[in-house]
Amino acid sequence: MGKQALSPGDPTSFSRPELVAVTHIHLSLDVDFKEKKLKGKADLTIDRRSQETTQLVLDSRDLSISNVKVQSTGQTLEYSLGSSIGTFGCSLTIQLPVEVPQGLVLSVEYETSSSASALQWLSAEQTVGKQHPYLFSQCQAIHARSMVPCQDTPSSKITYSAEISAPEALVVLMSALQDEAGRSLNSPRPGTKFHCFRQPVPIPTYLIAIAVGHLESRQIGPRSRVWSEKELVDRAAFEFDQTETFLQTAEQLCGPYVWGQYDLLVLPSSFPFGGMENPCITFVTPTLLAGDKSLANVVAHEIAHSWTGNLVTNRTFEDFWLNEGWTVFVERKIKGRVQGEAARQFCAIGGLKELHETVERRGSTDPLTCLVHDLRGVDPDDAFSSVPYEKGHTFLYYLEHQLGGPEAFEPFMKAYLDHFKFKSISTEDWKNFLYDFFPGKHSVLNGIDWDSWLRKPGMPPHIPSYDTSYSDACTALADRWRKWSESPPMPFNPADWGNLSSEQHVEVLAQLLAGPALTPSKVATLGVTYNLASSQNAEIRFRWIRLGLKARWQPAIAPALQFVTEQGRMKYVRPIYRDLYDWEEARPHAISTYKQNRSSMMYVSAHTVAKDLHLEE
Ligand SMILES: CC/C=C\C/C=C\C[C@@H](O)/C=C/C=C/C=C\[C@@H](O)CCCC(=O)O
Ligand SMILES: [Zn+2]
Repeated sequence: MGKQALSPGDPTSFSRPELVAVTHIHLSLDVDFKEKKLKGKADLTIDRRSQETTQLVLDSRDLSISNVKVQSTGQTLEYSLGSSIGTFGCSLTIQLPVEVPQGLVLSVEYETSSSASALQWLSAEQTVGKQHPYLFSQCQAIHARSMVPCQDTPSSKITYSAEISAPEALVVLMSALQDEAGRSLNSPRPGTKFHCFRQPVPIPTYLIAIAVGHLESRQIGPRSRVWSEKELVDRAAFEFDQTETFLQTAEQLCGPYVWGQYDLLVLPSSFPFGGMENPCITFVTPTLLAGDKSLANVVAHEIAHSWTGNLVTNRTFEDFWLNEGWTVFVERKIKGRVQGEAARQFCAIGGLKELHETVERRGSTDPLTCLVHDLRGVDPDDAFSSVPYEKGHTFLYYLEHQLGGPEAFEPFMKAYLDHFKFKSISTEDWKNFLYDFFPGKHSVLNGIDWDSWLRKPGMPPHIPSYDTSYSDACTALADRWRKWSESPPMPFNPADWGNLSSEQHVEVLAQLLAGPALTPSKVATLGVTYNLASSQNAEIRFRWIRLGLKARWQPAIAPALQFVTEQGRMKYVRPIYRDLYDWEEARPHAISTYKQNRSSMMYVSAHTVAKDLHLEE
């Protein structure tokens, strides 16, 4: 597509909210598991901001539009679908009626495609319980347009409500508050029932979410339940029992929690991300169920998004670091409050390693290793990496230090969130507010190398020296393994491992992975000594498998193929598939396994792994 922006306001959206904006969407949809489609209508409340404009432009991807009407009069409106542009879908242009009163509602009757990129439809056999089908969505970054005709750009925010009919045995959850008062008078199809929702806080469309399945819940706090299939729900309630503590800590740091409910939904294992910050109900992967709460930092991350990303939102995904860098920063602030500053800095050390690996893999001149992106002609899914997260976090940590430490920076953070709440902003907006907030520190701010931090590729221009008190023991053990000549007697024992926490185990393996390849025999000894092959901790299993692949240790291939088959979290499957592909002997196994698994992978996982395996360009 070349470096072509789809619209002046957002390179990844056809819509023009600056001319005519959708301010509210009401969804009346039936969940048809037989055809794997959502069918019904979207009622769009519009606000014309430019009086000469006669068209409403929406984003659409593989939607079948039946008709468009003025809701109040039934007047049919002309509409046209533009030509489809790759993964961006196409424009849906609606001719407005002559009169466009404030609050006019247009009804778009439509159905989704059975291959909608935002949705995964699972058969009963693909679920844990094997009795009922399952549906869930993942809209970030630009997949909402395959689920709803909308202005699919974070530069514009909407409230939404919904009335969903689904098989009566199933539970429907959405990124909104349950609203029984919203029930309409129509009777649903036989064997189905209605579920009503309302989201009164304005959100970007990427935060519209739905899940439908045979689900149970457990109360885990005064404003929180955890939902999943019944087989997982008690494990999940245990794993995430710090949720209210995280919420209260985040409120102290960031201000009031405006969303009311904070639930968690544990998705099927094909869910492509660790978590997704859908308002009122964070979606999480079951790979967080480590059994020792050691991976609950992802919940802290998603809770932090209730402010950074969901309340104050990147205007386009070119400023994605405003969502993710700030969220990692707040996530680790929560860690610091709950477990101490040394624990916060230990997590930052781990994050820096992930950033370093990303920059090494992409190349230090790759424009997508810049903090602020140019996404003209770029599918956000292809641009996604740890850079906005970890380079963004590093920048904010550096700024905090430069501006006087937490005592000065935390009040700025709270004021920033309050000032821009419910809005969508750019990096420039953020930087201007930073200058305004620190009138006496402009000499410090003018001394910041803004261009290198924001627009230069590669590693950050400054790497903080973090407190290593939690990582020193990890470094010592990793160094001993790296330096061991492998001559007997073997100098290691399980106590080396038993004296460290799960998070420190991850760090030991991460340090070994960051260094030169170990010998196959050393990897084998490491695995036996610490019983790594049977670890239930996904972060440990992931790095253990990669260590074996890097060492060209044959017995690592089978567990690698099993791991990428058992779950579809891209953080794990993409690096492992790439490692298998890079090992010529393992490559055919990777490709055949992918082809077997593709149909049970979520769109974004299947799409990105296909590129990693050079099966798609
Ligand atoms: C820099 C690229 C610009 C925009 C990309 C935006 C979205 C990419 C799309 O693929 C969705 C990403 C969703 C991520 C959700 C959760 C992550 O915060 C965690 C991912 C890592 C993990 O699995 O823990
Ligand atoms: Zn995030």
